[in-house]
Amino acid sequence: MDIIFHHPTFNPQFWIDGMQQQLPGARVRQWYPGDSQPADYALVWHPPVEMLSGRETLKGVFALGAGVDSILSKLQAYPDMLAQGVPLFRLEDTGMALQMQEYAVSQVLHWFRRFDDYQALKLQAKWLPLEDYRREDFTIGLLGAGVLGGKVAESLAAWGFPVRCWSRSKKEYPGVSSFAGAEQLDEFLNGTRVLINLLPNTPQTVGIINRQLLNKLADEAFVMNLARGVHLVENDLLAALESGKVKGAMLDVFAQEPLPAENPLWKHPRIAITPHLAAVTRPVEAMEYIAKTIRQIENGESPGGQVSLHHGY
Ligand SMILES: NC(=O)C1=CN([C@@H]2O[C@H](COP(=O)(O)OP(=O)(O)OC[C@H]3O[C@@H](n4cnc5c(N)ncnc54)[C@H](O)[C@@H]3O)[C@@H](O)[C@H]2O)C=CC1
Ligand SMILES: O=C(O)C(=O)CO
Repeated sequence: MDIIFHHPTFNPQFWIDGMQQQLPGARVRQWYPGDSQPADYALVWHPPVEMLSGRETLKGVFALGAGVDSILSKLQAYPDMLAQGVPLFRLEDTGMALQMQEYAVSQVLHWFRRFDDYQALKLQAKWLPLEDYRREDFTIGLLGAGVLGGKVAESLAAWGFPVRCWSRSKKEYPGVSSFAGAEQLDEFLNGTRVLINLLPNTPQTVGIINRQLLNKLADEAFVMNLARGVHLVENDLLAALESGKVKGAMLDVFAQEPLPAENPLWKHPRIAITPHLAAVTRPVEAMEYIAKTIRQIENGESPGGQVSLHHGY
């Protein structure tokens, strides 16, 4: 079996050795421009079009991350990039859910215990106990409740917060109420105090966190964007912070990355920023997962993790 690998920043030798260890007998190589030797599987992130196009014998392409928007947008521009019927897989969890839980839980607790307010008071040398927030006024809403959103919802429910989620179809996570589809979006937003976004980037979700949506949240809401920058209309968030509708935001992803130094989000005192690292690919877990999926394909089984080209995620 031949496996080709391309990633703009990952250490190729580490992955080649790791995949060979996972799949003894496999020949794994780093793809290079001009390499059109046969391949059964491709492991990719931001793949050059020529790496995949014309490869009709591929049995699977593996995105080395959870979101496949960059691959699908390339596929839209170059429809022949992936031969008909070649399945595209993505990483499901492989250590990312725990990272998302750490990120979301720590920030929700930070807001709930009013640490930003106390920091502002500290800067004025003011000793002033504030009124506690009550859990019943701190409903958390997950936009997107798949592999990552579902795990984040569960971990926040375990902290005793009222938690709800919104997705394409109804979910059953312990302690989490579920809303589904466009027709239930308003009901989901009504009373949501902390909005956490873990939707995929699709034509239906671009710009979803906009003025209209923010206005439907509870007053003094908090917003956490952990999915993709294109989900958020940055100027609408700034306006909602200005009006007081939104009290604080934590952003990990941006329409333009790296976020340009002149972007006003940097300077806003009530916006916290991290550089797109809420959850990163854990190579060992990812390789185990990919190898397991390859074994399932080789055994004629139907593995999970296949991207729906129709739904776009
Ligand atoms: N900031 C970071 O470091 C990272 C960000 N991500 C982002 O997180 C996203 C989510 O990842 P997973 O949970 O693994 O995806 P997933 O595919 O398991 O879950 C997606 C969820 O969104 C819902 N959804 C999709 N389209 C919808 C629509 N039109 N209306 C309502 N609900 C809709 C689905 O029903 C599902 O609940 C990824 O697509 C990626 O963009 C992923 C990993 C790291
Ligand atoms: O896996 C993804 O989709 C990411 O955004 C990685 O940071």
